Amino acid sequence: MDSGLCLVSGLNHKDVQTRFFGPSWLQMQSHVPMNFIWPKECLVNAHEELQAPLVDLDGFLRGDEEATHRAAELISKACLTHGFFQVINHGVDQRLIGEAYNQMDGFFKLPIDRKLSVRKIPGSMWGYSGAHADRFSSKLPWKETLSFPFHDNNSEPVVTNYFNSTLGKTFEQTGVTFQKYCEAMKGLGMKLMELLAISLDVDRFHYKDLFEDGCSIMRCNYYPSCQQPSLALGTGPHCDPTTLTILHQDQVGGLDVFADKKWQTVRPLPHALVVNIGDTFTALSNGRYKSCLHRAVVNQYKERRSLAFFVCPKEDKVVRPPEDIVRRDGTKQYPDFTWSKLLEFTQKYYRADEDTLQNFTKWLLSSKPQTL
Ligand SMILES: C=C1C[C@]23C[C@H]1CC[C@H]2[C@]1(C)CCC[C@@](C)(C(=O)O)[C@H]1[C@@H]3C(=O)O
Ligand SMILES: O=C(O)CCC(=O)C(=O)O
Ligand SMILES: [Fe+2]
Repeated sequence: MDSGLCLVSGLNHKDVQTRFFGPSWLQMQSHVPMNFIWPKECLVNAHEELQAPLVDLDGFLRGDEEATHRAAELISKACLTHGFFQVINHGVDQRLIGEAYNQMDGFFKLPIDRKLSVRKIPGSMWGYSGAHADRFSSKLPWKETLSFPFHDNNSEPVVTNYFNSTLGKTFEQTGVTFQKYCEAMKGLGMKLMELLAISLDVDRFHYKDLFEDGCSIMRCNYYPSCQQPSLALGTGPHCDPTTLTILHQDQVGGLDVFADKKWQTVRPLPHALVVNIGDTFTALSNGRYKSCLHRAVVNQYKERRSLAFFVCPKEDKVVRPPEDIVRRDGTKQYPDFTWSKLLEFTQKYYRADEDTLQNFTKWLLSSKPQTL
């Protein structure tokens, strides 16, 4: 029977996720359940395609100083306005990207109870989530996610170990693939930190040194097709609270960026990687580089997938802009904070959106004196 605009209530978190992501229950409804419907202001259509710079990294990666300067110029222009650009000739093997999608598909096609066996527990970032139905009760994102940590601070293959310890031997290859994928993302992330420093005219290795021992977040996004895509959102409007996001989207399309006062679509380019500035880098640039406001829309016909790698510093690292920039600007835009504090804010007190950084600043300054 058509459940109509049902409000799924009275079910516990596991039942809600089982209900939503059981045998395509969601798609069997002729109407999107009420708690998946977003406010009209979040649903304004994008009518244009974003003309974002395509930064060719080839020359920079080969050490060509002129090409490096050209790339830094393009990045600076993009980050001063909307915090978004795409990179090509990035050095990440296309076959590895393709294999990451294949392995991700193997997970999301599992029966719901198998996916829920690795569900995120409250307070942890790691594991499976269906629509974040265990965290939120309205504006539910039309997506399933699998998130896991990556760092290379010791010789342990942390991603391979994650998959072996949670999903077991049958997913060992998935863990090996994503171990390699995250290593490639980390390597590219460190090169991008150099370019960002050059573009801001600070010491080339300043940011890179901040992130070498960081613990980053890998997130696989799976967006089922949706019977009423004009009412739902795969991921609502937000700025990533993290530092730098390196994302690959499949060929379906659905990533929108808010630029020039309107939503604009990001055309999928199979050989490109999307790069967007997050809140933490806005603070690290003393407010110069804009944290990119973006969202993911869904469609009626085809599921969509994306691979998001969120570069983060070590949790206890103090986030503050280089002295050079503060001196040039004459004042510091944000209080010093640690990534663990901002992460805690987004996981316990505040759902990340376009205003996270300013609300975090208020929360931080209003709570007891910080012992960083
Ligand atoms: C630190 C993080 C929180 C989120 C995952 C990473 C970086 C992006 C954040 C997120 C995707 C922003 C939109 C809201 C959110 C709740 C989501 O839709 O998943 C955010 C993630 C999260 O809190 O799990
Ligand atoms: O799927 C996408 O294109 C965007 C996902 C995203 O913004 C996120 O996971 O933070
Ligand atoms: Fe995002």
